[in-house]
Amino acid sequence: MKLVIVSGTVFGAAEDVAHHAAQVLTAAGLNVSYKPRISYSELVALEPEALLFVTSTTGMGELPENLQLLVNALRDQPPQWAGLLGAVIGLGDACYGEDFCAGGEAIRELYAELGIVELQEMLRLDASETVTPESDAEPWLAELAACLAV
Ligand SMILES: Cc1cc2nc3c(=O)[nH]c(=O)nc-3n(C[C@H](O)[C@H](O)[C@H](O)COP(=O)(O)O)c2cc1C
Repeated sequence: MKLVIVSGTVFGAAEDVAHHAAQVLTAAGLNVSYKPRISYSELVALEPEALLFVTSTTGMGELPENLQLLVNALRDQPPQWAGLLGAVIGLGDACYGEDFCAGGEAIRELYAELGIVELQEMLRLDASETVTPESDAEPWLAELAACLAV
């Protein structure tokens, strides 16, 4: 099972979580690719069997710029990804109310449009509650590893 991790970040926290996820999931025996700021063509060329997007939210509920470009490209030229397995980790701040983790929600919408099947509920990491998002993600990552190993 080839899992590709994609991250979207402004200040680097989502990238740190993505790096940690790559380590944890590789140690769990999965074939993981992670390249920060991957382009559309690089991503499609990897021929993923499963996708993990790790993204923060910026502005008022927007995706970080690097992911906006990638998501627009995936919408303009949708790859044949129907039936692919997917999961999302959203980083945000609950102080933003309705826009909490809206970037992650935007990726869930993209998954639905492309026919990607979400494996488990999106993990929401709240910067107003924790300063250790990498280790907070570990139980959720263990669940994901178990789903993908089947
Ligand atoms: C200017 C700005 C706008 C933000 N807007 C949102 C938002 O709309 N919703 C949300 O949940 N978090 C929002 N956040 C919080 C960030 O998503 C959160 O701090 C996250 O951990 C940052 O991750 P990053 O370092 O990968 O960018 C915002 C933070 C900043 C500085």
